[in-house]
Amino acid sequence: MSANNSSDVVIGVDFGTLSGRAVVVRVSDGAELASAVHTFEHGVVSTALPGASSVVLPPDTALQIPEDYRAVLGNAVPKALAAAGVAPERVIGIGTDFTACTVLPTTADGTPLCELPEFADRPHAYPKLWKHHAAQREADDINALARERGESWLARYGGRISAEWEFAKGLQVLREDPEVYARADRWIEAADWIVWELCGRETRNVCTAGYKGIHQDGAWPGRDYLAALDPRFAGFAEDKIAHPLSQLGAPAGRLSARAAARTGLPEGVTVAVGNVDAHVTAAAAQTVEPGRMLAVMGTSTCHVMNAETFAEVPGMCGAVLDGIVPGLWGYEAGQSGVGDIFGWLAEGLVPAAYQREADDLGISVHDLLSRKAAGQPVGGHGLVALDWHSGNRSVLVDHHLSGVVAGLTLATRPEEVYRALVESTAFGTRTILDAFAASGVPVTEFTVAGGLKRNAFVLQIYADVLNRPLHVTDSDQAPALGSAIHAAVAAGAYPDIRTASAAMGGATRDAVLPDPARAAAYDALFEVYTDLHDHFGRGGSDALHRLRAIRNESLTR
Ligand SMILES: Nc1ncnc2c1ncn2[C@@H]1O[C@H](COP(=O)(O)OP(=O)(O)O)[C@@H](O)[C@H]1O
Ligand SMILES: O=C(CO)[C@@H](O)[C@@H](O)COP(=O)(O)O
Repeated sequence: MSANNSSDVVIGVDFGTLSGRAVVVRVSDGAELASAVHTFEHGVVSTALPGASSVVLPPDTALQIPEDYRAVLGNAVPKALAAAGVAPERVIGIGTDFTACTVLPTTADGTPLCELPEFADRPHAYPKLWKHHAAQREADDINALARERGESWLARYGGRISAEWEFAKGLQVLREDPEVYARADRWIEAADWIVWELCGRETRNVCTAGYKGIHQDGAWPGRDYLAALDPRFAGFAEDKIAHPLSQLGAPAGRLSARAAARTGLPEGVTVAVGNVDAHVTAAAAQTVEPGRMLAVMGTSTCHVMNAETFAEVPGMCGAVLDGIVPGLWGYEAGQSGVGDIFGWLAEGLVPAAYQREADDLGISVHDLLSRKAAGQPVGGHGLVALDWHSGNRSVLVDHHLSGVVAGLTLATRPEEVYRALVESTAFGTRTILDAFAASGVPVTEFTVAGGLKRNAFVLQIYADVLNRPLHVTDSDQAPALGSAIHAAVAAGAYPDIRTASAAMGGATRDAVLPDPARAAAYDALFEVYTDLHDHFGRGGSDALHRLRAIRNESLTR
């Protein structure tokens, strides 16, 4: 079937780190008719549980509250629909995407354990957000044992799985709160849990199962391997995760009466299979064809790209067959901190005078710092930073690493540090692209989506550091548009994601071009970055690990 009724619309809902956004999209051409955002009341829970709990959360904890997710369905969806002036009857499908490896324990009927009164003050009963980085020890153990036993799946994850993924977080729950672990009938990605909320039945999508759930070649890690990690962990995959997998773009079910009442959509509307915020964006950015890398640049950056074949790229997050669209190998790599790192400086560390100046100009501190730094010659600040404030996802896969700024003097200005931080994230991306090229998976095109695409200064630095043109997605809410595209496919309006992407997605080609002189100048700085990267990240010095251990010991003493 092809796009037929010109008045049909679909809803896409993107669940981000701090908020959820719903967009109403015309099926025939992908036009975004209206959108609405709902901010999570509790945001990221990292110091204390909400309510009267006196439980103090350990460092690197990042939890969320499931009711905040439901509130997006109950607020953003009806608001977007009303703003579009669209009658609910015109909606033929709803699709969702979520931050990935945001994972929670539930009962057999999908009730989050943190909503059971007896578990309300137990941190491990809450959803662990993607950037919960407190399971590095567990990831280290998982990797060491997998290497020792020659587990074949390890190569699909570039040789290391991350502390962010489902297994490391699950093992942390077992070790630190075995009672919560035992009570968890299901251990489920929020991407699949929200679909359960919408259509009242559990489904598991191939994308999160593959990238975050170590599902490869039709199987999860075996019982033997899990038992060798910890005998109590033997049934983790079989008992708490295993479920038939659903292909992306397929229908997961139909909107339940309860979800219809919450969203204002008609009962029975098609609900698409869940998906990851980054991977779903490929449909909106028209980057589903092989070799087109998409960087979704926001709080963090996710790099996703399709290829015809599998190759082991050291330090990638993973390669999954059907992981972005059915029939192709989807690759993912990423940087755990990007906008977060810029925000660390802009929102917490600049002098009050900068805040006043930004207020007077009516711009954000980010934009003020960008403006002040934009005119500098490459290397004029004498700085090189390492972009590891939130650990390193690719290519080192180590969340015990931390940020570094080298070259500071008494003359260094805040905007110069800001520039060095932006450059460090661009160098991190270049390191990832080099790893893909060296592994025989060349990146032929580079497209940018996400909130950072609005900062022209950031984009120019990326074009110069990568020395290649950037294509930029047209939509300002590309993940939500991607979810809407998946909804259109699930509802039968298009035969597959590739066709729907061509009709409903869009990007401006060559939107930012590199400057040859600046690109050449960046080569010298990139060499310094690589020196520091390898020194602190590949065994030259274990100073950063020692500092992390000292911090953790001091805080838990
Ligand atoms: N003008 C700006 N320039 C650069 N970074 C920014 C700017 N404004 C906000 N940020 C950073 O962008 C990130 C938010 O990105 P966004 O794409 O909106 O969110 P998310 O990744 O959670 O979907 C924050 O980490 C913030 O510090
Ligand atoms: O982990 C993944 C993808 O694997 C992302 O969901 C995660 O980095 C969050 O992305 P955002 O920066 O909040 O858009």
